[in-house]
Amino acid sequence: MAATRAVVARPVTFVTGNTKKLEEVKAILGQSVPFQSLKLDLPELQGEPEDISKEKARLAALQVNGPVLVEDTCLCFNALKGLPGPYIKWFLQKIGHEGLNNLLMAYEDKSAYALCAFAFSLGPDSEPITFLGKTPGKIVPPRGPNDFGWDPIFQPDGYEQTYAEMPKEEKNKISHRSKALAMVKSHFAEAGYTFQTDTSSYLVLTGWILHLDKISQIRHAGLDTTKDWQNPKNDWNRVCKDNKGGKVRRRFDMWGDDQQRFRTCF
Ligand SMILES: O=c1[nH]c(=O)c2ncn([C@@H]3O[C@H](COP(=O)(O)OP(=O)(O)OP(=O)(O)O)[C@@H](O)[C@H]3O)c2[nH]1
Ligand SMILES: [Mg+2]
Repeated sequence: MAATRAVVARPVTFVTGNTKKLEEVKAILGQSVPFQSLKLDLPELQGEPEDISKEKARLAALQVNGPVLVEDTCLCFNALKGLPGPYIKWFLQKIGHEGLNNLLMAYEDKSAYALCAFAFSLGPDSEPITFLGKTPGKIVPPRGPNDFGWDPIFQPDGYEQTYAEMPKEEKNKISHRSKALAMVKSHFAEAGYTFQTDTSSYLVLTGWILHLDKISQIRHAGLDTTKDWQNPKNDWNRVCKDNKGGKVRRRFDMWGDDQQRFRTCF
C-alpha cells in the first residue's frame, strides 16, 4: 500500500507557458489524472533538470496555492556532455535547428537524448516529487513540420522518422514526456489522492477516477468486507475487489450529492 494518502482541497493545476506541451500532456494523461491548466511562464533556475523542475513546482505552488504539476524539458547532446540540456529553449531561439546541428559538426557522435522532468507538489508547504522520462536518439538536419521546438531535428533510436515526422500518437507513445507521465499516472493511482472542488468531489484510486457527485444515490455506505457493500455501481464494485486483493480491510463512508462530503480510510 502506498504511504501517501492526502485529501486535497483543489484539483491539480498543470502550470506551463507552452501550449504544445499542454496539448501533449492532455493527450497522454487523458482522464487518468484530473487536472486543469494555467498558462504561466515561471522563472527557471540554472542547474540540474530535476532541481529546476522542483523549484518550478515550488514557485507554481505558491502562485496557485494548491497542488501543481510542472515540467522542464531538456535536449542533451552526448558529445557536449549533456548540453544544451535545460538551456535548449534559449539555444533554439538564438541559433535554430541549423545552429544546433552545427554545434555537433566537429563531433562524430550525434547521439542525444530528450529528457522530461515533471515535478508534482501538493501545495506551498509540500516538498515536490519528480518523475523523469528519457528517450535516446540522434540529432539530424530538420525534417517534418516545424510546429514544436526541436522535434524536426530529433530522431529517436529505432525510428527512421524525426519526432516531427511521426504522427502525434506515435510520438506520445515513445516520447520522454510519455515516459515521465507514465510514472506520474502510477503515482496518482497508488497514492489515492482525494481531490475536492466546490461542486464535485472525486477520488483517484487504483487508476479509477470516481466522481462522487455521480453516485449521488448513495446516502451513506460503509464496508468492512466486499459482502457488506451495497453499492449498485460497477466501478465501486471493482474497486472493492481490487482492495480485497490487497488483504487490507478498508472502509469507505460517503455521502451523496446534497452534502458533497465523504471520508475514505485505507
Ligand atoms: O521539439 C520539442 N519537443 C518536445 O517534446 C518539447 N518539449 C519541450 N520543448 C521545447 O524545449 C524547450 C524546453 O524548455 P522548457 O521546459 O522551459 O519549456 P517552456 O519554457 O516552453 O515551457 P514551461 O517551462 O512554461 O513549461 C522549449 O523551447 C520547448 O518549446 C520541446 N520541443
Ligand atoms: Mg520554461
